[in-house]
Amino acid sequence: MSILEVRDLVYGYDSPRGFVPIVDHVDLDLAAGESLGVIGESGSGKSSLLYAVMRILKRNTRIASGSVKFKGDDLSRISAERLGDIRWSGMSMVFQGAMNALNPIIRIGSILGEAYARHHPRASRAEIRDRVQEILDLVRVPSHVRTAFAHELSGGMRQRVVIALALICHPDVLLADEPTTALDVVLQDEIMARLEEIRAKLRFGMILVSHDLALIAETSNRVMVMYAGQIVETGAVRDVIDRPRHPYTIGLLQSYPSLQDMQRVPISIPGSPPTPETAFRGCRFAPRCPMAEPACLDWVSELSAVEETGAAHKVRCRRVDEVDACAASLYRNQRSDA
Ligand SMILES: Nc1ncnc2c1ncn2[C@@H]1O[C@H](COP(=O)(O)OP(=O)(O)OP(=O)(O)O)[C@@H](O)[C@H]1O
Repeated sequence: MSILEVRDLVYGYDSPRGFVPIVDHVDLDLAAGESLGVIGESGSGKSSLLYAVMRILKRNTRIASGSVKFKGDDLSRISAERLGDIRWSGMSMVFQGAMNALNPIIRIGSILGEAYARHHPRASRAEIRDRVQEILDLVRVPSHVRTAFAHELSGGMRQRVVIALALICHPDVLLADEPTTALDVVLQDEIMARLEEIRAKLRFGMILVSHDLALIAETSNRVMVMYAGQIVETGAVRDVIDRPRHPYTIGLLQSYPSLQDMQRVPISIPGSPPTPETAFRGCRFAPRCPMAEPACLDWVSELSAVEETGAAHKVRCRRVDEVDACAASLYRNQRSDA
């Protein structure tokens, strides 16, 4: 049973040439306590998907069609007041770069306390204070930080505060947009390990957007690969990472160095991702795909189930049946230094 159910979501903006989709017909399900990773190159629409799910719309954008249901409530049909309740206490978000956006003139304890009080108007001062302390303990922030200002904290500490802020109202779902990218690798590992520990304890579901495939492999049950606003492959992490069936997923995987195979030279996928205003024809990845044939440019693309791995593993590729046999040699002539 899904706690979050997204169907055929189309999100984008109006331009002089018509509506431009940034997120294009995306379906997504998240079960209670489950972790879903979203991966793709910069500009593939990962952050926009989270914004659309939360219905935090930038001024020029709109949801053109589709639905987002949270615990059965269709977010497009509920009152603004109910939507406000669901945000943060039902479904909360760690925004990309949020650690640099903490209010510099309010003490950390007050930032957290205000967020809690907004959703618990009847909470006493003592209850608010206890909840702030509880959440700071959970993310392992020392007590003295309550009276500090954001600029007095290290990056790692600020990021913990941001995570505390997103979790203070006990959400059922956390949307985390690159929660550790601004930090060094050691801190990234430490914070993600802590987040996973808290998730195991509080059992909230999570959608984690990241460029870091290793992080997704470690933390997620399922993964969704996005390209040009569409899902191109989705399934259990093990199926997608061990036996990817979309040439784009294979390229992404091969662009990382491998600890298992030190001889393998990382590749870079030729070309660059398209912008949403591109006039797409057929498969969107075809212009960069080493397996593309002329017919791929006329193919009405759709996600279909991979026979061997079952209905949960889906791929959007006209030549899906041939990908497995070609995987090892697909990008053979591409080198990261090319
Ligand atoms: N409000 C907007 N108006 C116009 N274009 C937008 C808007 N928001 C996003 N875009 C464009 O939509 C595309 C997807 O953006 P988005 O930030 O969702 O990608 P992303 O996959 O999260 O990238 P990154 O990994 O760099 O954060 C980009 O080309 C971006 O420039």
